[in-house]
Amino acid sequence: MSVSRISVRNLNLYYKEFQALKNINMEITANNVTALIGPSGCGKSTFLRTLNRMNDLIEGVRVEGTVLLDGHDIYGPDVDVAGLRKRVGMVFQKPNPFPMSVYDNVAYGPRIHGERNKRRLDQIVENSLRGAALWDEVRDRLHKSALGLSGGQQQRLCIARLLAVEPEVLLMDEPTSALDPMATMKIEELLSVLKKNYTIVIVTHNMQQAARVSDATAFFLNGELVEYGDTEEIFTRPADQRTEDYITGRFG
Ligand SMILES: Nc1ncnc2c1ncn2[C@@H]1O[C@H](COP(=O)(O)OP(=O)(O)OP(=O)(O)O)[C@@H](O)[C@H]1O
Repeated sequence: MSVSRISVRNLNLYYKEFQALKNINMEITANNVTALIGPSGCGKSTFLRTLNRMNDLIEGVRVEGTVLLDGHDIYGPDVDVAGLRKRVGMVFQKPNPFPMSVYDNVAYGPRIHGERNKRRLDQIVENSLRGAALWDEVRDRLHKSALGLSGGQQQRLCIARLLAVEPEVLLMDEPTSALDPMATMKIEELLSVLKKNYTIVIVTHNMQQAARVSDATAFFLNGELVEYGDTEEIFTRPADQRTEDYITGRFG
């Protein structure tokens, strides 16, 4: 049975006077990969950032409406935003490992949260790297700089760094756009494994990628959610002409 993890209700977002998201309503299902697609500037990244309040960091942003995570409004008055971002972690377009060792990258979050026990940290680092399908490639170079890894390895390291703080939801903003096809394939394979334990929302420009990796697809246009449903439906029988035009490459 599909369980709604995140409920977005009547969500509007403004950058000063400019309205970037217009009355978005959406239920995001647990243990699914949900893809956000649409042409450049339609609001995909903005929407993704509303799910862990990353937009709070941008000056002049105003959000209206509600985003419920397991029934609790993440924009409520007494929400611990740092705690929210631990539960709802984010991976960015360009891999951004810290300039430190592979081990220290992964141990960084748990250490910040107070973990000092060497044996437990070793275990967390190993489990997280295994979870990100990177362990076998880095087990012999844990104490070397993360900046020496390939782009694809760096991106999986960033995923491992997230997993180390035990998130529940993973937000990914075009995580493979800077990677070659092989590295992209590894991340895509990883998504299908990770979704067993996490709820994943991914922004992608790549239509084939959305079709390959996601269970549900949301098509955005000019800040509106035009169509949202099962990926197979959206790609084979879109209900809206604009969705069809976009996925068949007529614009965007
Ligand atoms: N910090 C900001 N200040 C003002 N306007 C912004 C800001 N960030 C985004 N916008 C505007 O909001 C709209 C949506 O941008 P957003 O980056 O969410 O789109 P997107 O669909 O993710 O685009 P892309 O695929 O190019 O990354 C665009 O018109 C953009 O110019």
